[in-house]
Amino acid sequence: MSPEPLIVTNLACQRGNRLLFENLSFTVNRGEALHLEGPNGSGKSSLLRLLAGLLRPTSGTIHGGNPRGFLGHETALKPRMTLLAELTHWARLDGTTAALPTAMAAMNVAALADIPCKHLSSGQRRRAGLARVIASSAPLWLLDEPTAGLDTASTARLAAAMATHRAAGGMIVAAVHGDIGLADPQRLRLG
Ligand SMILES: Nc1ncnc2c1ncn2[C@@H]1O[C@H](COP(=O)(O)OP(=O)(O)OP(=O)(O)O)[C@@H](O)[C@H]1O
Repeated sequence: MSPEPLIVTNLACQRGNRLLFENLSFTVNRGEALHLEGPNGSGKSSLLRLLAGLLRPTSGTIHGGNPRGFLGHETALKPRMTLLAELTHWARLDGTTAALPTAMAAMNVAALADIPCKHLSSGQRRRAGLARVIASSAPLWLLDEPTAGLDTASTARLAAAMATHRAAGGMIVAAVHGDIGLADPQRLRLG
């Protein structure tokens, strides 16, 4: 993996009438992770959505780190489809299904493959969302509270997957309130 680094320059974000942040600049190089922290409402999710291209910045630029895999608060899974059908659908949209079996094993969702998504628990949905990001082979992972609802074993699996990703040159930006097992991250505090 030899992705371009993520380079953010003088980024500002206004939502409604509120300026969440301005003059935000940082770089995430190959193999690095950035831990976003700050109180509720400080703009962590908004920054991740800007990086994912789901929001437009008020000003500033975002370069590199393409393509980018995004895990938001919700995992979009059609209720009547099986998990395997949904993850296959997303992997095709993301460009390849080659890494899907490994990704499903990494987040321990292979045994859930034939279950309709409406029957998945919240933690299982979270694991499925993470499997999607892993399967996408995107060099940059954008993770919003990725351990929310995860049990201890799944949190450890995610930590291992993040370490493997970084060892291969991947990059991670994660919004988190606690520790998610990211080794030696850069830290950026909002608010
Ligand atoms: N669609 C929207 N329109 C206007 N304001 C919004 C919108 N979505 C979010 N906001 C506001 O933007 C601010 C930042 O929200 P954001 O979700 O980015 O914060 P956060 O740091 O991720 O919070 P948390 O720790 O609670 O997840 C909040 O004040 C929120 O109410």
